[in-house]
Amino acid sequence: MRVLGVEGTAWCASAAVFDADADSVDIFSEAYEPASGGIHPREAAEHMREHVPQVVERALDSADGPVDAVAFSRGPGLGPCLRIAGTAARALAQSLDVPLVGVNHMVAHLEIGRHRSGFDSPVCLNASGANAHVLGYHGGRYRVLGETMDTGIGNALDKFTRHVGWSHPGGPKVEEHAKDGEYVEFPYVVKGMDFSFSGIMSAAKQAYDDGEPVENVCCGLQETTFAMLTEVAERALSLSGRDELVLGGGVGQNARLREMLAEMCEARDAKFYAPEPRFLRDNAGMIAVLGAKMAAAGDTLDVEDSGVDSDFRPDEVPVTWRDDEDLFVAVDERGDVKGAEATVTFDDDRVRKARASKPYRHPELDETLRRERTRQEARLTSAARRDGVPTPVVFDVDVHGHTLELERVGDRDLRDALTSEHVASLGRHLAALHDADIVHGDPTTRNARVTDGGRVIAIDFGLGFTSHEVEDYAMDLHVFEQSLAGTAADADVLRQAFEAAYAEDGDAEVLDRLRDIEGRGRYGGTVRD
Ligand SMILES: C[C@@H](O)[C@H](NC(=O)OP(=O)(O)OC[C@H]1O[C@@H](n2cnc3c(N)ncnc32)[C@H](O)[C@@H]1O)C(=O)O
Ligand SMILES: Nc1ncnc2c1ncn2[C@@H]1O[C@H](COP(=O)(O)OP(=O)(O)OP(=O)(O)O)[C@@H](O)[C@H]1O
Ligand SMILES: [Fe+2]
Repeated sequence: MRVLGVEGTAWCASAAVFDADADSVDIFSEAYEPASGGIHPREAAEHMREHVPQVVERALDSADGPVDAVAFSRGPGLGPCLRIAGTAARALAQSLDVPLVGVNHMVAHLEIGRHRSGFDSPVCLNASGANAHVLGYHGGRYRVLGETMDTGIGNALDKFTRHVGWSHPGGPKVEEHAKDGEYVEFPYVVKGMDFSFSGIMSAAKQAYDDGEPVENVCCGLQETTFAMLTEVAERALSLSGRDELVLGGGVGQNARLREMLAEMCEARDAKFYAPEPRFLRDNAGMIAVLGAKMAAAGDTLDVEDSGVDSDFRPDEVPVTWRDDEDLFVAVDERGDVKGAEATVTFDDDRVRKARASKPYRHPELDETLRRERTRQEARLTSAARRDGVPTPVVFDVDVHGHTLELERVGDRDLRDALTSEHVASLGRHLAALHDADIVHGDPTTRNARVTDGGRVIAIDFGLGFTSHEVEDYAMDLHVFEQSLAGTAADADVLRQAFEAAYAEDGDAEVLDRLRDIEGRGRYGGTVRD
């Protein structure tokens, strides 16, 4: 099979031919480079109008024979750009009289890595301009295991470089300057498996305005944001019990990010694959490759149903081209438990939790995170107990040795005892914590233990903090519901029980804010200010 791919979501007008029999991909691209500022949607659309027909012609000329299908990026992306590339693809499919395939651009960033690596069911980190998220295959869809709560990673870097007067795109310039810089500290924000960049970016602009050499700011920015992405990727591997990671997206061209991910994977005996740069940045090759898989599965579109979608989320896509097993595999929980962050060893009625050094992190950042999280965990585990929330007794804490000695609690993780009663208990515990101004920070189905008698005990307060903000409380609920969606078959029923229990003891405003968080459509691709 030979498939023509068409890409035009934002800056890259691209066409490619994928020859499935030869497994070869020829890509032809024209980049839009704004004269000043960031990407202007109207200029970008103009670029597509001019260049899409041209690259398509070059791609078709290069093909060794007729194409059997036309695949195009349906979204996410900038509406005006999507519409122009979509119209071109429709017209082509009709004139060539071949099927039309509508591809989700973010799923294509993932699938190209899976295709080129030969991995079965990898976790995928997409680090692109408008997005940043971790995906895993589960129950016939790609689930969003973690994501940015504000901008994409590339857009965040680009915003900083605009502030210092550098031309778009800024990512490569940050990489160049960081090589001569020294690490400076910026806020590190990971909540469960989600993360946010806006606080870091304000701090980076401020540091620059205050006279910090730009090289140092670039170095601190990379070390901080990439460590966040790597940590979340590691958590996703740990949670899913998988040992394969692929990288996608334009920021994946950054050597420091790839180095960190490779080191993280090596340390946990996982395999890591990053496609070559031409497949990382936006390109039609990835659209053609996924288009071929979809076409082979009969997943094609009628022209009248082929509208574009600028907010097209990866988890909306029915994965028709795979029929293999789920992402999540049973994790053997006997003996020592190696969590994403720490190793937990059991000794009768006690557990010892040691936060190991992460070689991928800058040593200063590594030391700060291990020390602060150990300190916070000890402090908040005890504070929560005092406020009536069941948590382990803290027997000992060694902040400089990054270890805790805790009471051994529960008979199994909540993940292995997911009933409405148990999640309702956790909902009540979170309401009580929030009432005491404590945010858990990472309330997943693995961070609560259940006794044979049905008692639920909260553990792992390492990402916790104190706060009066409704937003922070709502994020706790969001993190829990995300972990339910990732692990439970009947997530809806459990979510209702969880929310009903929270509503009884907690603040209605927090549940309202939760709805708000869910509705924020962070895959917009259109957010390019
Ligand atoms: C929806 C779609 O339009 C969008 N595309 C997109 O963001 O283009 P992509 O090619 O995946 O990524 C571009 C981003 O990648 C950054 N970038 C490129 N090279 C980089 C480098 N060496 N280091 C860091 N960032 C880099 C750029 O600064 C820019 O922000 C997306 O995939 O989210
Ligand atoms: N006090 C405890 N009593 C019984 N089991 C525990 C206790 N603390 C931790 N465990 C077990 O060890 C596992 C890992 O612990 P914990 O979540 O604290 O480590 P972690 O490395 O921070 O994990 P992650 O980052 O993956 O959430 C838990 O899921 C639980 O099964
Ligand atoms: Fe992209």
